[in-house]
Amino acid sequence: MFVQRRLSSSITRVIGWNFKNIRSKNDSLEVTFEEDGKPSKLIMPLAWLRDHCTSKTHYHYPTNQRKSNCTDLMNLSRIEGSDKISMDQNQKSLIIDWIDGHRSVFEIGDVVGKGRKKKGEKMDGVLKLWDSKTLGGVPRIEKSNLSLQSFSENLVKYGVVIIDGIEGTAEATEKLCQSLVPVHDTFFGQFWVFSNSATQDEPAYEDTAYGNEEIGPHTDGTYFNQTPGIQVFHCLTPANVGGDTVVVDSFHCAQILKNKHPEHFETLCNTKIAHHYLEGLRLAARSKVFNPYDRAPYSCLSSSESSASGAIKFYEAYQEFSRICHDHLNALTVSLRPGSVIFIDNFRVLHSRTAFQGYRKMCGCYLSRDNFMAKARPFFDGNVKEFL
Ligand SMILES: C[N+](C)(C)CCCC[C@H](N)C(=O)O
Ligand SMILES: O=C(O)CCC(=O)C(=O)O
Repeated sequence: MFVQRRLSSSITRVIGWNFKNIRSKNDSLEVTFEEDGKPSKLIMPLAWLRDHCTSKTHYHYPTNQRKSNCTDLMNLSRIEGSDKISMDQNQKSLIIDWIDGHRSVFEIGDVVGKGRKKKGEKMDGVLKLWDSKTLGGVPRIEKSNLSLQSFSENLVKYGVVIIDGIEGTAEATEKLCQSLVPVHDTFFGQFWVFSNSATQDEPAYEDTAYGNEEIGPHTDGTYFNQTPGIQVFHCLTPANVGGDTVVVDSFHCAQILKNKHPEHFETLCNTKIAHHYLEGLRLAARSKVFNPYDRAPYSCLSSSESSASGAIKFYEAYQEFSRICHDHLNALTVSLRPGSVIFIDNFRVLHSRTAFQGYRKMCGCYLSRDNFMAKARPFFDGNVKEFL
C-alpha cells in the first residue's frame, strides 16, 4: 500500500517535469528543470538532499519517518567529483553517489514538491477573511444538516460557526461537542457551566468571565503554553438585558494593519508579549494571540534608549491593531439563546461580551485544535492540508 501510494503520487507529479541541467555550486546543486514546459531553477543544498533521501536505509516507509538522527549529516553530505552526480536516461531522476558509497535517487517531482518554498496564498484560497459587511452574520448549521464536513468547512473558512437546534442543556451541549471533536482540558475543567452568580454547581474563577461587565475582543488562554484551539459557548439562561456575544476576525484585522501600517504589522509579528493568569495558581506564557486583559507586566525597561523606543513602537502598533479589532465594522454581534451553540477558532476569531443585567448562565468547553484539524483535512484539497 505504501509503495503504491508513493508511486502514484510521484507519477502524477513527474509527468510534466524534466531535469535540464545539474551543476555543483559550493555545497549545493543548481538544478534547472522544466515544469510543464516552463524553465525553473532550484538551489539544493547537499545536506538537504542527503537529509531527504528516501532509500530503505534512510527512510522507514511503514511509519513515514526518517531514520537519520543527523549526528553525522554534514560529513555524509559530501561527494567526490562531478561524475558522482547523474540523471537517469528519462531525465526524471537525479542520482547521487555519496562519499560513503551510499546512492540516493531523487524523482524531480518528489524533490520539488517537498522542498520548494510554499507561498501562503494557497491558504488564502480557503480562509475567507470577513468583516460585518462581507459576512453579514455568523454561519449557522441546523442540527438536522450537521455533518463533520459542514462543521469543518465553516469553522476552517470563517473561524466561527453556530449549530442550531440543540437542546438547551449542558448535557446536550457536552454530547454535541464530544460527537465532533475531543475536548481540550484545562484547569477550568473539561466542560464548564458558569454564570455571574457563583454557586456550587457553577464554580467561579477570578476572571471577568464570571461577572456581568463588558469584556472586549480577545482570545482565551494566552497564558497557556497550549492555548486552547477552539472555544464553545451555549447560553442556557440569557440575561434580562445585554450579554450579547461579539466576534471579530483577527486575521482580517491583521490584513488591514499590514496594508495600512506595515511597520506596525512587523512590530507585532516580532514582539512576543507575555500573558498570565493570576489566582491561587500563576500561569504565564508568551503568546502571539490577542488578549489585552491578560497581559503580564511587560518587562522591557532598561538603561538603554533603544529598549524604550522599542517599547513605544510596540505600544503604537498594539494600539493601532486594537483599534482595528474594536471597530464595529469588523464585528458581528450574536444574541446567543438556548439551542444555539457557537464554535470559535480561538487562534483566529476574537470573542467578546456586552455588559448585562440579571442572571446569565452559560456552558461550554475548549476543543482540541489538533484533533479538529486532523478531522477537517480530508475535506480540503492537497496543498491546503499542509496549512491546517
Ligand atoms: C472557562 N471560561 C471560558 C468560562 C472562562 C475562562 C476565562 C478565560 C479568560 N478570560 C481568558 O481569556 O483566557
Ligand atoms: O460570557 C461570555 O459570553 C464570554 C466570556 C468570555 O469571554 C470568556 O469566558 O472568555
